Amino acid sequence: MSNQCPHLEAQKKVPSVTGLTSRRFSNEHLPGPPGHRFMGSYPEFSKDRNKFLRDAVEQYGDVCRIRLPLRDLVVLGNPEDAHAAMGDNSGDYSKFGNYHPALQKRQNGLSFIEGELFKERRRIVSPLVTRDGLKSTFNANVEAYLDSLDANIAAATDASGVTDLQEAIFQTLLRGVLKQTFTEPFTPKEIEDLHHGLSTFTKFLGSTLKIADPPNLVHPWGPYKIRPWAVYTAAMIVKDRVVERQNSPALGTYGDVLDGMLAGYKKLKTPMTFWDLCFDVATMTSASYGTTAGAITQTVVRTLLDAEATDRLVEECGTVDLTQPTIESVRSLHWVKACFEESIRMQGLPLLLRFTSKGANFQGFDIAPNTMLGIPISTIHRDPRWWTDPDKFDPNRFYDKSKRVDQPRVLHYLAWGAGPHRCTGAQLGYLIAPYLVALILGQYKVELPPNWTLREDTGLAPMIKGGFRVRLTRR
Ligand code: HEM
Repeated sequence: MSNQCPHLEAQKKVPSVTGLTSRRFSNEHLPGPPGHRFMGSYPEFSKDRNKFLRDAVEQYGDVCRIRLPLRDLVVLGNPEDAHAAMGDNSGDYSKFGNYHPALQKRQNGLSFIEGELFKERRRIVSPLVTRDGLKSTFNANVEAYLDSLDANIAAATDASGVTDLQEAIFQTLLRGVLKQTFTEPFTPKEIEDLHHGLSTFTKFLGSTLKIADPPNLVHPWGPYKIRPWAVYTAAMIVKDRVVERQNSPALGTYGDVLDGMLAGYKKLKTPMTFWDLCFDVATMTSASYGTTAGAITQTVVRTLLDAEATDRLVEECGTVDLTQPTIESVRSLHWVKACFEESIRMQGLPLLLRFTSKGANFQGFDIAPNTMLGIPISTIHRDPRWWTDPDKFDPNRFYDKSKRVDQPRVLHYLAWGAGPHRCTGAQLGYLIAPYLVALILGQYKVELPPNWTLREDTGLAPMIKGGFRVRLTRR
């Protein structure tokens, strides 16, 4: 089998005027909102992506076309279609591959490739955070959380005693991710640059993927300031660490993710460039950071809004020694895990994208090659056809198999994606996220401001708008 990505062929066949291999008019036959002449439905879509997508699927059906500037989006609202597109192993539906020809020519990172090339690379990175690597990455995170959580909470607390818990969670997670990947400590300045660089990168990536608006460069939002130059600084920090490790006599003795990647990539049949290697190291770092920190914040917030769920969670936390956790003891926190799973069902991730390289057919509709497909994760997660009372936070959906009203969930639950690009770090995420939730809620009483309501900021890492500002007291 060829090592080339199948979508390269499709790109050659499709004339591109805009550079976006745009097929603006090729899916005209699909139902969907009419939109405006040039902007299509962008103004309404960007106002509230999740509401817009839910309404569109309800009104126009499971395959509908959303007109957007430059390139339309074809939404697949049925979980079976979503799995067909995401589960494809041949590369007929690429993740980013033919998004932009410039990316394809210059970028060969893990998430941009398909087919054999992708499988070979994925076989190397997966075990670093699953089987053999699970214990060491879990331990690295635990150490970092125990070392830094209290200090990060103190640093995120203002003079009036109000803590931005979201900021403290992101800072704590970052230390865990850095430890699992690079082992050796970073200076506070490097950590700050990495925090801003990775947050900015995640924001930009989210907007490219239609998940979020482009970051506001004039009035950067809240403490997560958007600093484009920080992306370059963060990239240079990662690059320097890779070079240092390559030249280190201790290479291979750290047992961290970087060691594993350097050793594994040496054995690749298809060699990769140094920059692709750095890009993959950065992907493993940033993919592990924002999504997990966002999911932890969501779990803390959504659980706290339900007093009964909180009491039960705190009680369960008392059954394990949180200062000396093991994989088994964290796995025994079934209620914490259920709160986490339910929270990431409810969090507002609007879309995951795939691009067709050949034509496709969903629900009897023909779809053109080079179409941008959108899997509306939050719409599927809140669709009353698959979920009973979908807008209700109910961890029991994930707790007691015999009491589950939503069956079969495996198709309808897409919080980790599906198919070959399904989250590489899901096993690790299932450990470190419930653990940090338990550490926070098990050790601290959290007082929400009166009448506080949750306002989400959609993105690759769905966050709380304006931070999560609360009062904390030690239990
Ligand atoms: C609660 C935490 C997390 C959530 C909700 C989450 C969610 C996701 C989702 C939905 C995708 C699929 C994107 C797509 O199909 O287009 C993904 C991909 C990915 N995730 Fe996670 N993730 C989490 C934690 C982690 C962790 C801890 C790692 C550790 C390394 C990680 C590494 C990755 C990587 C490398 C990919 C890209 C896979 C590929 O393109 O083949 N994630 N994640």
